Amino acid sequence: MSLHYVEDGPSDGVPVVLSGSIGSDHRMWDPQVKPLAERGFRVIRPDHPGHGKSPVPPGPCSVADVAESLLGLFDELGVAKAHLVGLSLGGMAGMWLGAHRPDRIASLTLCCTSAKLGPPERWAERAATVLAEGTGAIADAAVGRWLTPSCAAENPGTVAALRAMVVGTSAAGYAACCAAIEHMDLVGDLPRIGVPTLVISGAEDPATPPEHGELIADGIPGARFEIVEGAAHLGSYEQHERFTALILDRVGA
Ligand SMILES: O=C(O)CC1=CCC(=O)O1
Repeated sequence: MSLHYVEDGPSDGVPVVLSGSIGSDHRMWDPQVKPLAERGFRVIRPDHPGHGKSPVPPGPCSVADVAESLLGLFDELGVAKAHLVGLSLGGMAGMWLGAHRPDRIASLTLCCTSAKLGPPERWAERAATVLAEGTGAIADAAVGRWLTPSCAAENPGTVAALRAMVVGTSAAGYAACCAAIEHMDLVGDLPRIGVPTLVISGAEDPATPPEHGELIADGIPGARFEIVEGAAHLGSYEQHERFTALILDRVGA
C-alpha cells in the first residue's frame, strides 16, 4: 500500500519519519516540523493506512502491515535508513521495525506507546462502533485521552481541531488499525531491538500510562526512559517543547 505523506526540510537531509496515533494524521506532528527542518533534517510525515489521505486497506491490518507500509514509503522515497519517531500506533510500528528491520532504522523514539495494549475485546468493540456509527462516535473520547483535562478546558480550538482529525479518519481505516492493536503483542520482540532507543511516556496518559513505557524501556537493551509531566496521550502535541527537545537529542541534532 502506498501511503500519503508530507515532506519538509532539505531533500538531502538525514531522514526523520514521524508516525502517529490511531485516529490522527500527519498534522499531529506540526509542532515538530520546524525545529527538525531548520536543523537540516528531511522530515517525512506519513498518514497511517486508512487515515488522513492514505488509501483505506481492504480489511483488518496487523502491526506488521502498518510497519511494512512505512517501509514501502522508505523505498518509494529512496530512504535507506531513517530515524523513526512513533507515537502510540506509530511507536508500535517502530518497535516492529526495530526488531525485524533494524537495517532500515537509525534510531527509535517511542512516544506514549505500548508493546501490548489489552484487553483485545476493547479494540474489537471500538472497531465495531466506528463501523456501525462512524468515527464521530468515538471522537470525544479519543480527544479526551489525547489532552489533559486542564489543557482541553483552556484550549477549545485545539480540541475542535483534533476532534476534526479523528472525524476525518475513515471508519474502515480506523477499524483496520484497531485490529492491528487488538492482535499486537510485541513484548517478546523487545530484546531483539538493537537500535538506539528513547522511550517517552506522558505522566498523565490514560491510554498508555508510564508503566507501559517503562516495560518497553526495560525490555530493549540500552534504552533510555523519560516521563514528561503535564502530558496525556498526545504528549508530543500538548508538551511539544519537551518532546521536541528529547526527539532532537535522540536524532543527534
Ligand atoms: O485512542 C486510544 O485509545 C489511544 C491509542 C492507543 C493506540 C493508539 O494509537 O492510540
